[in-house]
Amino acid sequence: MASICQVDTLIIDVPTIRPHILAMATMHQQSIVIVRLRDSDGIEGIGEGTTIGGLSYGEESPESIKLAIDTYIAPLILNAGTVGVSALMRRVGKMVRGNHIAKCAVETALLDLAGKRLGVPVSELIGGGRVRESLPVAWTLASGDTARDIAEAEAMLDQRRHRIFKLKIGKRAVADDVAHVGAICRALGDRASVRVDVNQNWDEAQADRGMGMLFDVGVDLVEQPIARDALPAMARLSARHTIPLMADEALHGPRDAFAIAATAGARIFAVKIAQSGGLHAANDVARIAEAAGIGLYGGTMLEAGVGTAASAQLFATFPSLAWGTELFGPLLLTEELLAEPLAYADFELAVPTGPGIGVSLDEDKVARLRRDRTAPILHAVGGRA
Ligand SMILES: O=C(O)C[C@H]1C=CC(=O)O1
Ligand SMILES: [Mn+2]
Repeated sequence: MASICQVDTLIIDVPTIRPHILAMATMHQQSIVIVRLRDSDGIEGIGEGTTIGGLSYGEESPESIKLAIDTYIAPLILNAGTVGVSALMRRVGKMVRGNHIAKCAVETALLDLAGKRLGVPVSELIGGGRVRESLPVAWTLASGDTARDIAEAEAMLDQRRHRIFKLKIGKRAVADDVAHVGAICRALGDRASVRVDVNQNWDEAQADRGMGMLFDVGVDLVEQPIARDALPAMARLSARHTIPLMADEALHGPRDAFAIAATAGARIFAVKIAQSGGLHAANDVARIAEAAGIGLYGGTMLEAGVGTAASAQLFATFPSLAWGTELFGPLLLTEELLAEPLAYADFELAVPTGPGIGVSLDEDKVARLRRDRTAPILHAVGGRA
């Protein structure tokens, strides 16, 4: 039986097409951790572990993801067989606590390799298999400027690329944020769904005020308005407001999902493969939501093409996906890292159909952009074409 004989990790830094302003950080670049596995037959599996804004979003950084894989996870999977991914990741879970993004990168690479060996997409190796070939995709408006955000949304509607918009708020006073959001809702009318993400930056009183005001201006949902561990307050807000609260940072896997569902803390879950600790864990999160009558949304850590393709493979297995996805990560970057870019058309992302996660890296780009490169640095001027 084939076994894993090589584990390699690297970090790639890629500028964003514009500053991406979140409540806790302004992103000018994204740092992508790639993991590559090779088995004894020479078959390769790739995975991605990516976070947002260094250490400002969560407890893992690009550097810690790489270190966790190199030092602690790689020795546990070297020489392991290339099938039985779920059982292998359970063993890893016993030896490595937390580090969900690192685990997700490794599990993705294992699933990619297994899918390639079996000649099937990863969507056939998880859940009940693929039930959809494309996924609705939201775009995040986060330039910090109302007129620029409206122009960006109009361009996306014209191109038929996105008609769901997520606005990043929580940095300014509640009334100022609501004025910004309300202007965008008025400009887009019923041509788009507008949602907001506060990234935990309100307290309960601000959230109470904000959620009422956002409902009045026509916002469809409010994502993680308060601290991720404030479950009783999330339950109170969910009970008090008609506008649905979506859990994001509060969801670090099935146990959190169960706790939120049991206390009615959210009406929608943003399911993220990285935050959940991998595709199988994220699938468990989705199953708990379904059993509890909680709506599903396919979230992102603003991954590049590899992590986005892996997420798409999982979300394509969800029988219901009422709130769509936000798998636009590669479109926020100035450089395409895939040999063949993901296909976005008619407001949807086509789920890759090839074996494994269905994508491969552009090796020249990787060599040129990797942080530890030895090749000369060539910077493109301006944004993405
Ligand atoms: O959901 C988050 O908090 C992170 C991310 C997803 C889209 C985006 O713009 O930021
Ligand atoms: Mn979020």
